[in-house]
Amino acid sequence: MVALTSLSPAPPRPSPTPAPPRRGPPPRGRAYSPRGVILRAAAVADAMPGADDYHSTIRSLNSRGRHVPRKSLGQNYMLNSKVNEALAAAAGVEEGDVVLEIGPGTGSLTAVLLEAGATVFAVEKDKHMATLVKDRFESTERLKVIEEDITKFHIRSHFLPFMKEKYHDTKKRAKVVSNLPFNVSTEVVKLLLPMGDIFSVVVLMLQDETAARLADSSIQTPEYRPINVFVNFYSEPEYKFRVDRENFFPRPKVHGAVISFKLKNVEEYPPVGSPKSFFSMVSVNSAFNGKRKMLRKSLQHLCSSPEIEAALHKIGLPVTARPSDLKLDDFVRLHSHLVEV
Ligand SMILES: C[S@@+](CC[C@H](N)C(=O)[O-])C[C@H]1O[C@@H](n2cnc3c(N)ncnc32)[C@H](O)[C@@H]1O
Repeated sequence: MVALTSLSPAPPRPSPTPAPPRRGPPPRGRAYSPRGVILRAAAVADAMPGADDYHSTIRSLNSRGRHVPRKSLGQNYMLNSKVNEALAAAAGVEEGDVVLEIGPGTGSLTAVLLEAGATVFAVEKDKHMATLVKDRFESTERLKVIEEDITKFHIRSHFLPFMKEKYHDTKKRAKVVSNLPFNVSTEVVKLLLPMGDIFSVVVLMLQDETAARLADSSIQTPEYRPINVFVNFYSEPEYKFRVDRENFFPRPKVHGAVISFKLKNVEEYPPVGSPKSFFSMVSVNSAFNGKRKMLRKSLQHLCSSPEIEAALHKIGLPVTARPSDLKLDDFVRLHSHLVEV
């Protein structure tokens, strides 16, 4: 685990003449690989007027009549351009990529994505921020901003045609990079992960605890939930690095962390006849109904206890197994014995 503690900027004070940000030592660890991307982005940032940092974020917010960040929209803006560069690097964003950015806010991450040569499709719920980011990048044709709630946005009907128009190589997939509002993180993960035909990788800033929980596929922990089975079914998750809360304005109560999900193609999904039927078995109303309950009890609405015990025995598990004893593969095999017979 790598924490970006050394990159904490000065404590945020939203005045028109803020104190200069504190500059820490250079970043360490895998957060900053591949190195080339970061060095290039940093060089560009130095050359750009108003490269995003503490000053420019506060200036941007003040520029529209002191726009007060809205808690209900998870508006915790990034003050540290190095973190934005690390987010883009985690997704390997390069020239010619099409990137979906959720919640561009003042456009600090958008700037890094555009500088890397990507075409960006940004979905922003707050009308003021959507206008701000449109105005800020009005000279580029490589940005489209949609004022919309991502949880209501139909990606297949609106983003897919945009992506196809940009890519001549029809097999190439887009990427998602976002400093996500924490309050919609689970919903967005559920929305995007089954879209392996559209996106190759999804890189998100989440709450540190959420990122750690989603990336950990180990069993027999109290944190093991149906969402872990879901994440591993559709992707290969990787916890990238922690981002201390001092890097955001306003400062949230908890630290953030960057997680990447490498999305599987449909052919790589575990062999279940119907994902819908599989996930209805692995849900809080079914296998995970009472985490300490044995499966021979919690799955009784599907089969009789002796049938469940026989299936558990066939896949090499004790007949007393509980949901937290089963990895993704075990659930897949149990499903094929109980439901797909
Ligand atoms: C954590 S801020 C990140 C802003 C910017 N990317 C940055 O790094 O500073 C989250 C952004 O998402 C926007 N947002 C909140 N809920 C949203 C939703 N449901 N759909 C799209 N954007 C949303 C907020 O208005 C805000 O601009």
